[in-house]
Amino acid sequence: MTDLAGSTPHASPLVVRSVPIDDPGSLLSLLPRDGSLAWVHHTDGIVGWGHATAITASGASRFADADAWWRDLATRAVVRDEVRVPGSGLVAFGSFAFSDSPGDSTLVVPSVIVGRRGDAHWVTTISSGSLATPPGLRTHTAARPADVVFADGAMSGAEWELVIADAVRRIQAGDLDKVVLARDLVAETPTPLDVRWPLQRLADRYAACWTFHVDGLFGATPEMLVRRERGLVTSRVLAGTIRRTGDDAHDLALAASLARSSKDLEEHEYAVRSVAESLAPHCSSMNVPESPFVLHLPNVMHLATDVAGVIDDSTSSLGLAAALHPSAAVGGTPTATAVDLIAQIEGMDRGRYAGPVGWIDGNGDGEWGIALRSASVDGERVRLYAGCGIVADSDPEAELAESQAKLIPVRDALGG
Ligand SMILES: C=C(O[C@H]1C=CC=C(C(=O)O)[C@@H]1O)C(=O)O
Repeated sequence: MTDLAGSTPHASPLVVRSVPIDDPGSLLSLLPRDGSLAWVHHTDGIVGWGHATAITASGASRFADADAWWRDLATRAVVRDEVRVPGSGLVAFGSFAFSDSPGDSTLVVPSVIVGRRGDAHWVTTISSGSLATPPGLRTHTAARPADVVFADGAMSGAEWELVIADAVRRIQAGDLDKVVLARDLVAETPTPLDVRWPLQRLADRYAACWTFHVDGLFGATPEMLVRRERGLVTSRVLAGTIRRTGDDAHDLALAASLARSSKDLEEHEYAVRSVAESLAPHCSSMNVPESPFVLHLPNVMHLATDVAGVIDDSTSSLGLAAALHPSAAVGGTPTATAVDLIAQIEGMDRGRYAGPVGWIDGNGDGEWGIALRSASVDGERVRLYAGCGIVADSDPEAELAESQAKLIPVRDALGG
C-alpha cells in the first residue's frame, strides 16, 4: 500500500474499462479469500479484489489528503466505461478512522470490480499503463469459523455502565447535550477468519443495510452518511433505538412508543440538525422532513430521517463525508465537546468503527455509510463495536442492553 507521506505522482495513468456481463449471481460469492472489498445493498452493489493502487492517510487532514490524491488519480486515468451507471468506471473503496488520532484511513483501488445495479451487470478492470483482460468469474465457498469465543473488550458491561452514568451526570450538569459512547467485544477464532463468511450472512439477514468490507473492517450498516449521485445528495440519519422482541404485534407497539419517546426524539433531533447544518453550505436547496419514521431492522428499530439536497458546488462525496463526520449519530452535541469526552472516558480506540466507509468514482460521486454494526479483523482476533447516544434522560442499564442488541448482527454472523 502506498503511504501518503511517501507517495509520488503515479508514473503511469490507470487504464480502466467497464464492460457489461451476464448476471453474475451473488456478488459476494465471487470474492476470493484475500484482498476482498465489498459494498452490497440487497442484491446491488460492487465487489472488488486485486490491487491497482491504494493510499493510507492519517490525522486531521486524512480526508483532504485522500480526496486530493483521488482527484489527481482520476483526472489522469484513461477510462472506457461501456456501462455508465453509478459504480461502473473508475472506483475506489475507502474506510476512514473515526478520530484524527490514532488510526489510519485508506482508499483502495482494486484491479477487478464486479457490480450490479438493477438490470445492469458489469466487470471493471483497472491496471497501470495498459489495458487488462477481464477475468473469468467463478464462485467461491467461504470457510466457516469454528469455535468462536467471545470476551469483554476494553471494559466489562458493568464498567461501561459507570461510564454512561458519568456522561449522564455531565450532560445534566450542562457540559454538553449529547454524546455517543461505544464499547467493544473481542472474538477469537482458532484459525484466521475468512471474512466472506460473516459478510455473506450479514448481507442475507440485513439486506436493507449496506454490507461492507474494506481492509479488515466489515459490517452491515443501516446508516447512509452521504450519497452523491448526479447532482443530488442524500443522507439517512439514524438515532434513537429500541430493541425488537421477535413478537410482531409487540414490536409494532414498541415502534409506536419509540416514535413518541421524548428521550429518543431529542437524541434524533441532534443528529438530524448536525447533518442538515453540515450539508447546507453545499446545497442550493434541501428537504429535511419534520418528523422521523421508524426503520425496522431484524434486531432493532431506529428513528430515521432521510435528508436530501441539490448540490451546488464541486465537493466530492468524500469531501461531503468529511464535512458531515462525525455527525451527532456517532459523536454528539456540541461536536468538539463530545469528541473530547469520548477520547477522555470511552477507554478504547475506535479505529475505523463509526467512521465513513464506502466508495467514490472518478467524478466524485459515491456512497459513504457510517461504519456501524461492524468489526475489525486481524487474523484470529475480531473486535466488534457498538455505541449508544446518551442524553440527559439516558439510563445506563438500558443503554447496555441497547449496545448488546447492536452487537447481535456481527456476533451472529460469526457464529457457526
Ligand atoms: C453508534 C451506533 O448507532 C448510532 C446509530 C443509530 C442509532 C443510535 C442510537 O440510538 O444510539 C446511534 O446514534 C452503533 O450502532 O454503534
